[in-house]
Amino acid sequence: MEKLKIAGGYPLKGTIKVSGAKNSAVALIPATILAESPVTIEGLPDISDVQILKSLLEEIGGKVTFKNDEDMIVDPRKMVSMPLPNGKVKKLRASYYLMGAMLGRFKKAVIGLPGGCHLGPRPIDQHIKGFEALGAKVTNEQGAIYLRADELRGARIYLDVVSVGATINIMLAAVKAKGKTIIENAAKEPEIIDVATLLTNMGANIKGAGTDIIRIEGVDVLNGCHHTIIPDRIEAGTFMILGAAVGDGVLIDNVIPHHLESLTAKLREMGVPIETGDEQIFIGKSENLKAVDVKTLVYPGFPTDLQQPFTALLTKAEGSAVVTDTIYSGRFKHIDELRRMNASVKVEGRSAIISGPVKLQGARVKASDLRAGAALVIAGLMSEGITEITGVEHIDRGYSNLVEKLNGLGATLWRERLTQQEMEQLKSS
Ligand SMILES: CC(=O)N[C@H]1[C@@H](OP(=O)(O)OP(=O)(O)OC[C@H]2O[C@@H](n3ccc(=O)[nH]c3=O)[C@H](O)[C@@H]2O)O[C@H](CO)[C@@H](O)[C@@H]1O
Ligand SMILES: C=C(OP(=O)(O)O)C(=O)O
Repeated sequence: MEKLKIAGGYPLKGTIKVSGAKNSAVALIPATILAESPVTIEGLPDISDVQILKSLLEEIGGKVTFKNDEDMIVDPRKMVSMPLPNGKVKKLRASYYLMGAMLGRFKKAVIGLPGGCHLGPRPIDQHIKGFEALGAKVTNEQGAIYLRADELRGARIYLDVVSVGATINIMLAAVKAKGKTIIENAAKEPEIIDVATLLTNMGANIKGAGTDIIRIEGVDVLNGCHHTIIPDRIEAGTFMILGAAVGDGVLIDNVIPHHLESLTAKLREMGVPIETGDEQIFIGKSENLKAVDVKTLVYPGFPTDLQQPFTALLTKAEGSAVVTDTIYSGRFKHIDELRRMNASVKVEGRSAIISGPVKLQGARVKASDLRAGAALVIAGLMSEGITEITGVEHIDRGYSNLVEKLNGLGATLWRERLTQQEMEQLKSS
């Protein structure tokens, strides 16, 4: 196990490149199960979620190879419906996509309940409602979901909650079902369009991905294809926030600016100079930032996954800001850690109230989840002195080569092995 150390307080400058989107990657990889010949996915991020999914595909008989570190070739021909009750599936949220993909191909699957960031309750009732509507029998036995269907038949499914995972999972299960499936109140995130694009290239018939009604006409066979993943809008957004917090001119490369309009608008409201190009966003040096209120919403609203990094930035803004997370009830675990770094923040229900500006101080802190980790990295770069972050394994789930990328902008970050004593302290905390 490792910790991340940051010598903060220095301005960052230069160009930083965004990797492929985690939340696309973790759905595209299971989607390859549905094909009858090899699929190539180009531009995958080097993150642990991708590595775990690779080994899960191998566990069910897939042949998975990498070309140029970021292009994955999956040969799904010898895959079988092997039960995957827990173990690795608990290490990430998106293992739930194995349910939809394996149900779609084999008409049966046994998959452990997913893990992922602890952000409050994260039920999968809408996924199950969708599978059942398509004709599957679904039971939960000792922490694993058992799915079985004699035949999958298209259905009209209204999602009671707008859910990224349920929308994609139902698409995966429905593309080979008999007849027409209509998903109403679907989520509209760009990653849904990316998955629909891969499935369409494989031969699926999907209309309306990216709107709140998705229509799928089932097909019998899906074939291999080449697909290039979209850039990670959350990684790009993290770099935009970082540029506003400690940048002296940061150019973010390989980004789709349209995916980040809500963040761009909020940063501009704070006084951050931003220029957007076709595939790049430039964040100018920011001075005298103003506090702004933020409410997280489903896409195209302000993403919950950027809420935690954004609160770190708000510590340097003048005034009082209210940050409300309407998606998750427990996404404020980073706040206690920011307080250790001298932030002035209180949490009231689903809102955090941040008063600024304050000068953050380096401290020993713990990342409780992926974006809490991103928030603490930004706070560490803003701080005077050294910051030590444990819980680095959460950050590794979603940020590809973060240390190298930030050091390329002039930051001083490094990883160190935890001592035996530190590991014991961590286990008992
Ligand atoms: C792997 C992946 O893509 N993760 C993203 C995905 O997570 P995930 O797919 O888990 O998030 P959802 O969009 O499903 O969840 C949104 C909200 O709906 C609720 N809900 C969801 C499903 C369900 O069956 N029942 C239910 O009540 C959740 O508890 C949450 O409050 O979208 C989230 C919201 O943008 C992001 O934070 C995650 O980064
Ligand atoms: C919550 C997140 O991820 P996951 O859904 O994979 O836990 C995230 O990416 O911020």
